Amino acid sequence: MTSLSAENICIRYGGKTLWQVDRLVLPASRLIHLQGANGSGKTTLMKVLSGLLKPDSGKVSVGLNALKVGDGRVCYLHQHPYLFDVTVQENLRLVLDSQRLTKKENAVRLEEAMSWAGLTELACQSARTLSGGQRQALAMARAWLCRPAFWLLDEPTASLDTEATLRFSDLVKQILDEGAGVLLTAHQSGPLSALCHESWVLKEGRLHGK
Ligand SMILES: Nc1ncnc2c1ncn2[C@@H]1O[C@H](COP(=O)(O)OP(=O)(O)OP(=O)(O)O)[C@@H](O)[C@H]1O
Repeated sequence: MTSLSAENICIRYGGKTLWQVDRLVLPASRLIHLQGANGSGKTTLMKVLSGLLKPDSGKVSVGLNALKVGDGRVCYLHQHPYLFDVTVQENLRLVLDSQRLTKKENAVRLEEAMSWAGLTELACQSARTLSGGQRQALAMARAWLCRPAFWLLDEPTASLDTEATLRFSDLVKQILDEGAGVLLTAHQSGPLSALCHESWVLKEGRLHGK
């Protein structure tokens, strides 16, 4: 099965090395909890693994191929996802529009994604008016339309209450069951910790436990 891997990656800011990772592998169907103190470089690592940030050295691969930015195989989700100022269904439709589907397929995929994320009743609500948990669900549904093989979830539950965190955990469980690999940062992992297969810790510029 395909994995997301990196070799000899390193990030330097202002002449100082933030971290250096000789090798890491995120396998399919695994949830890895990425831990580390504030400022240890977790977000930076996720940005490198998703291709949003180019490392100062090293390479990131999906399976045997170099990571290709924009091909949708790796998805990075921020704690405060950016949503367009339109309705829930229009936010999803914007993704579907790039997929060259028939009108019918488009409608089916849209319904499917809203139902998957529990958003059906909010279809016509403006994304601007959604709660934190609903915003995360919409961001997940939008990403799910592209079926990424790897999800990098950066503090997704930081501002969610227990109920919303449980709903979010359900979505994570489903993407794991569908075969995706997930890397998660969460200072309080709560119910998500029950899904974690292992932990990596970024400390003093090194990644431990991988
Ligand atoms: N573009 C940049 N230029 C200089 N320094 C940066 C840049 N981006 C990030 N940093 C620094 O790199 C360090 C790691 O930041 P990062 O956001 O990756 O940490 P983190 O482990 O995710 O922290 P937190 O747990 O607080 O979210 C911080 O000290 C940050 O200020």
